[in-house]
Amino acid sequence: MLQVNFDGGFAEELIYNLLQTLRSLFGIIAHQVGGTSFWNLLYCSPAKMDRYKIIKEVGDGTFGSVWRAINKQSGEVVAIKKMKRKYYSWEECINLREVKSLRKMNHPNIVKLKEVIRENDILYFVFEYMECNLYQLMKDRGKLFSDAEVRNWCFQVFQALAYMHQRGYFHRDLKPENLLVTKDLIKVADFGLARETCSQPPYTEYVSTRWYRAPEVLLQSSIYDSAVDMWAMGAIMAELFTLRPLFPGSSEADEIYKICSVIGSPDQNSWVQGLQLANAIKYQFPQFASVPLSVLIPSASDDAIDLITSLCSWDPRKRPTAAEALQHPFFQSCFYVPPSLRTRTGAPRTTPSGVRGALEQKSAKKYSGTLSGPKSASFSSAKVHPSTTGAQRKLEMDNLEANKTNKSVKSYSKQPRYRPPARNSPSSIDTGRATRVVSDTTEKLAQITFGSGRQPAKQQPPPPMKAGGWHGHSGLLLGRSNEISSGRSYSRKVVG
Ligand SMILES: Nc1ncnc2c1ncn2[C@@H]1O[C@H](COP(=O)(O)OP(=O)(O)OP(=O)(O)O)[C@@H](O)[C@H]1O
Repeated sequence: MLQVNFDGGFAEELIYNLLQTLRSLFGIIAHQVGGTSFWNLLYCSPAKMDRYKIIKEVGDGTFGSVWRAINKQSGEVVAIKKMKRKYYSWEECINLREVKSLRKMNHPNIVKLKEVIRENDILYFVFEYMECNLYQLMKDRGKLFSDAEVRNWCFQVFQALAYMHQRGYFHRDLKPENLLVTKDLIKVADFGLARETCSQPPYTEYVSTRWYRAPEVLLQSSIYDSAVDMWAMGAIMAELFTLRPLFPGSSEADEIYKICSVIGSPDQNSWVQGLQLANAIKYQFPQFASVPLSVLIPSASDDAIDLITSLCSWDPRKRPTAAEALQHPFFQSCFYVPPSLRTRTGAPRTTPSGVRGALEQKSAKKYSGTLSGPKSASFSSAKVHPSTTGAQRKLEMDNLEANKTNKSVKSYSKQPRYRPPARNSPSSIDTGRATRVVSDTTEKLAQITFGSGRQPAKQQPPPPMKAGGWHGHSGLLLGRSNEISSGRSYSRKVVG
């Protein structure tokens, strides 16, 4: 039996290397980061997966299915991710990006990997359990989230990102499904794609979910960095306000098209490198003027709009870093309580405020929790549904595509409250998750631009807003009311 324990904490590379040696000597792999006892590192559980009672499936992703389970000894509820492919050696497991990156991270807003078990060539990750993901919350939501709720979540996620980016990692696949929520606590999950910033570009393959994919990645830049996470956060923030994806492209080319139609086409001023990237792959941007995000996201405050606007900048260098985002006025009312204060009874929420908190965060070595000022709604009543990532959302996409062909404009009232087109369509050009090679996509983008019959809009004015729907845009239709009107018509037709 082979088992790796992760109780979180600081990386002990020395111990790790020693363990690697011991493993080869004794045929044991045991590895722990900042754990409780050195001897624990060599711990070999006699019971392995028997120690867990499996309750039910809570998610089905591309690489693994996730199950709610209970540790029979401790009674602790955990999430166990059972990987779909087989692992015939520990070498393979230990080298997985998910393991490599998670073992180096200990933050209250990053989902904790508790242990790794390999049994019968099947690999299991045991994580702390979270009630649901952000996508599920949005899907089941009857009314819009408040500014305070969005603020609370984003503040925490930006803290996780600041921590992660500072340590030289970026996530690369941020999306609502990878943000796990328990009550008002949110954690970043799924580090399957996390990459060390010091790892050497060019990055020739990229896997991420299209709707949150940064333009530089869409345009096949081989050098990108943590700014891709900031772009994704801009898109996610907008979606939290509207309950609709901001850039729901149905292909990579359509993704760029959607982005252009919202933030306006890039030019020499906004992103000269982008023009070069496009030129290199013979891609021609459709010409759009930008639409004020305040029009598309009417329920968001001015501060929120300002932050989303800067996050969704064409030029990665113009996007704020996570640490900078934490200092944005949108988070002015947020509080970061350092661990030293939090351990005392009734840890005050009064100090320090967002900016100070963010600054303190830089110096803090370890975190024991995060809080934000405005009390957000409790989600304890939120239903837990199996995630609709992967296959299920692919089905949604397939349905959407089928519907699109038959009928371009659908009545929103006839649709479920939250049914955006799915992200992952393995049958399409862009699988959204499958590993792709640069040249493939380059060719496809070029083909689509010049050969698909799509007419790039020539300095088109933004499509008019209509009461009840903005036909031609990606589908942001929400009025100022916090309630979602059921009478709106909603166009799913992708322009072009
Ligand atoms: N710790 C957890 N607690 C509760 N649910 C979880 C946990 N981890 C994952 N899940 C659920 O399982 C789903 C899939 O998990 P995950 O994203 O890790 O798998 P994946 O195969 O990498 O998926 P993807 O297709 O997004 O890459 C998540 O969206 C979430 O709903």
